[in-house]
Amino acid sequence: MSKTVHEVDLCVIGAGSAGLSVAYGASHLGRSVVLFEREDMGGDCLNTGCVPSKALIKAAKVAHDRRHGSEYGIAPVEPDIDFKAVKAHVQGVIDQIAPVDSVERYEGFGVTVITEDARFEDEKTIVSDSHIVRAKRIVVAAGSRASAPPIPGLADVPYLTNESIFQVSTLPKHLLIIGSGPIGLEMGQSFRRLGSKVTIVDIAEPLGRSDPEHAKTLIEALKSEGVEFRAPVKTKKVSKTARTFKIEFEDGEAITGSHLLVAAGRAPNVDGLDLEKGGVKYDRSGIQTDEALRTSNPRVYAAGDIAAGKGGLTHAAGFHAGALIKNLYFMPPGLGGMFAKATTNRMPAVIYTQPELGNIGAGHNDAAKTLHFDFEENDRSIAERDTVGGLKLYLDAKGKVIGASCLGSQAGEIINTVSLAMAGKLKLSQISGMISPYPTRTEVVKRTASSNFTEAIFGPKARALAGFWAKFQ
Ligand SMILES: Cc1cc2nc3c(=O)[nH]c(=O)nc-3n(C[C@H](O)[C@H](O)[C@H](O)COP(=O)(O)OP(=O)(O)OC[C@H]3O[C@@H](n4cnc5c(N)ncnc54)[C@H](O)[C@@H]3O)c2cc1C
Ligand SMILES: NC(=O)c1ccc[n+]([C@@H]2O[C@H](COP(=O)([O-])OP(=O)(O)OC[C@H]3O[C@@H](n4cnc5c(N)ncnc54)[C@H](O)[C@@H]3O)[C@@H](O)[C@H]2O)c1
Repeated sequence: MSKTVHEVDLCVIGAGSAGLSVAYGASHLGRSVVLFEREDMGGDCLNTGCVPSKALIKAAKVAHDRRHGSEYGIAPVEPDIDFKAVKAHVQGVIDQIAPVDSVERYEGFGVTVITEDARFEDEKTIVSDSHIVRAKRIVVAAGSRASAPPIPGLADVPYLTNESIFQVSTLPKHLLIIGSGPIGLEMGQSFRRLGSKVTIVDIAEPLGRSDPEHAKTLIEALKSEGVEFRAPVKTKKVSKTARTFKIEFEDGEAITGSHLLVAAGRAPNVDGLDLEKGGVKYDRSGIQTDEALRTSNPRVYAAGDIAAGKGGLTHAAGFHAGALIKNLYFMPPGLGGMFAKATTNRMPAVIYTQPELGNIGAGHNDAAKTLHFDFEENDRSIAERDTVGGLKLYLDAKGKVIGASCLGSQAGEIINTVSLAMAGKLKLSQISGMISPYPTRTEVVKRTASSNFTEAIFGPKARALAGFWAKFQ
């Protein structure tokens, strides 16, 4: 069969968060675009990542809230969990968003969408079973998948990943999870709340890179709901009998469960792309790129999870796409240093457990000074009896906000406000000058920033000055 030949401006491999955004931007600038997707449009985020996980988290929260009403005068009840209906809710949410990422919508933008597996033929040609695409520019946005840690026996057992966990036919009786990163914690709490017994295993201290106080409080909160942790622990072997998964530890102990979820990090989808033929350098961490996302082949760029050391989050993929559109069409990196950087020191990340844990920018170790304000002192939090956590703003020696950590309900929304302040390079005085509607949890942003000026506003000098002027009025 002869292949259809396309001569285009841009060829994008992968219709996930990164690839879709690049294709959208380029097509709206009138460029000719071919977009390859071998599985589902929308990639990981829509189909097996952010969207189903957040939908499941919501269902689990509804179940949890039913069990906890007495402090508000509402009698708690043990909810009936219809797991099939929970899964239908999750799928329904995916289905509702799917048209936004669909072949039809992108074809409406003028993008040629090819639903086939793509690979390099040479440095400027991408091929699939029935197409040949010669492109001036190529963006590889092929994403990542769950990686399997080198635990003896793991490869021989039918473990779950983010691709299969949302498809399990029945609610796991006892879900074992390897990995206490965002996936392990979000899924662990959700399945616990839906009625599973959950044990999370990690080789390292959970949330070891987060603010230690916030990390400890979150893990304690999960434990108080019955999520069990075995961490840090070295795993010796994984095995399976007819109905049971078994994890044996090096200390001689072992645990068994009905299901096993592996959430121990990601591996870039570099296999099968024939990157060597494209002159694109890569290693186990992904495709090597410079700050403009350009690879070792100057006409080829990488974006999203597959860009080594730069991906991992949907909004990072979106940030990459924004930078790429500038670099591809307005500020080519080859023309000097004006290109848009795809790296930033203010990338936020949020774990959507309850309480949520959000962070942005530098961590506690890099701060010259830390300001904090706890939800215990926030009226909305008190009114809702939801006072766990608070906000910490990390400052450099000049008092500039270089990062933040927030633990508590709506931490993601609160980090959003900090993100805006950092994007606008706002000074603490400007942040404390904002008027926050009362009573909101986000008021903590203003209150944390204002705490830097408490001494200046109410200290001895200010008191003396106020006393002096009072004499004349
Ligand atoms: C359970 C889970 C929850 C998550 N929750 C969040 C969250 O709450 N917030 C957040 O910011 N991030 C979250 N993430 C991370 C987020 O999903 C990813 O960072 C994001 O989806 C990466 O987008 P991408 O475009 O780089 O890759 P992907 O979405 O993986 O898209 C790559 C696409 O390329 C296709 N592809 C690969 N190879 C080829 C080929 N050779 N030919 C054609 N097509 C190909 C794939 O089929 C895929 O559709 C979560 C991830 C998981 C797993
Ligand atoms: N809310 C969010 O933004 C969100 C939610 C889910 C996933 N994600 C993204 O998806 C990606 C994957 O998340 P993840 O949780 O799988 O990965 P991760 O890399 O964040 O965490 C993996 C965990 O597995 C542990 N681990 C590694 N090897 C192990 C072993 N042999 N035995 C036991 N534990 C081991 C690590 O110590 C680590 O704690 C990340 O990029 C993350 O940012 C984001």
